[in-house]
Amino acid sequence: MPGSSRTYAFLGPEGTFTEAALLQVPDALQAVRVPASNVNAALDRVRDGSADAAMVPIENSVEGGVTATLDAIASGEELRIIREVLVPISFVLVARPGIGLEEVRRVSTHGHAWAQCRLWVDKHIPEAEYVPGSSTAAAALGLLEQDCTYDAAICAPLVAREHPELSVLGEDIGDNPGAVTRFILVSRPGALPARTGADKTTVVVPLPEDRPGALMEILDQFASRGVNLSRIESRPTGQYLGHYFFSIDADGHAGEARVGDALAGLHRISPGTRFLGSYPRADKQVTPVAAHTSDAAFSAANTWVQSILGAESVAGESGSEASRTA
Ligand SMILES: O=C(O)C(=O)Cc1ccccc1
Repeated sequence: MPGSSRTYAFLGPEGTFTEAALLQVPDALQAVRVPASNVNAALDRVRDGSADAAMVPIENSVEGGVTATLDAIASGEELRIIREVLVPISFVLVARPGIGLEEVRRVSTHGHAWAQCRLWVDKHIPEAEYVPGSSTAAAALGLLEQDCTYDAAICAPLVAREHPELSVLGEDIGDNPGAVTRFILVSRPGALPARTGADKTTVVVPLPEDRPGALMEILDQFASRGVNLSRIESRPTGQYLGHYFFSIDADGHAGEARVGDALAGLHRISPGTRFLGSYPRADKQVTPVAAHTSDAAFSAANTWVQSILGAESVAGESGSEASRTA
């Protein structure tokens, strides 16, 4: 709509990797961008309508799933993923001026950043104590406060460049040079993004209890329809010990027959299944579809079944069950 500006929340403050992900969304460049102090606060802004969408981290190639995000989108008012963004990650260690590496005792950063710099920390500052931070940028900016209780922070190189008052004590300190984090743009439920042929579908499936083979049945809904999975992780529901849900990414779009059919199967097995969206893959890799799981094959199969039921309804016109339900 001309004249109306969209509002995007993100895990802030300015300078987080999440902000870098948001800046890859062309729309967001002209939009109002609102930093939030944690993932839940960013998603709450979408739920209460004060933001149209929120960018949050969901998965890292080294450290795995961002549990705060996986849990926050799995329950509460429904949300939808409408886009994913990949950001290559590299880290620096910054400190207040005058502090040398040998003086660093306490280091703050986001938990995922700390976990990705273990080898460097063990080698260069083995005695350092970890102080959890809400984000990498928040930890770095905290160093500029009078009453800061730590000596250094791990953050993005951009934050160090924008704050020359911080001194860089280590560059490229990540254990894995190819680390990539995946971020998701989340909105309230609405029209699904259009099919592109290179899409991903995310669902949350509570594991039915006391049912041997339940996980196998869940996986079979995808396997038997030729749907590939790119991520599956279990998380405790938090209700009681031993109660889990699975967070699953599958290749394909809910509008494709094989994916829609798999979703219907999941709902039969686990009626609490939550659809979290179908959206274009960031790497644009087209999903290969075998002929027997194509939309055309599903449509031909349905037509065949309908033709059988049609023939039965003619035969049973005198009022059989088949003629009433066909
Ligand atoms: O804290 C940040 O900068 C974030 O955006 C979260 C995060 C932390 C570490 C790796 C990737 C994303």
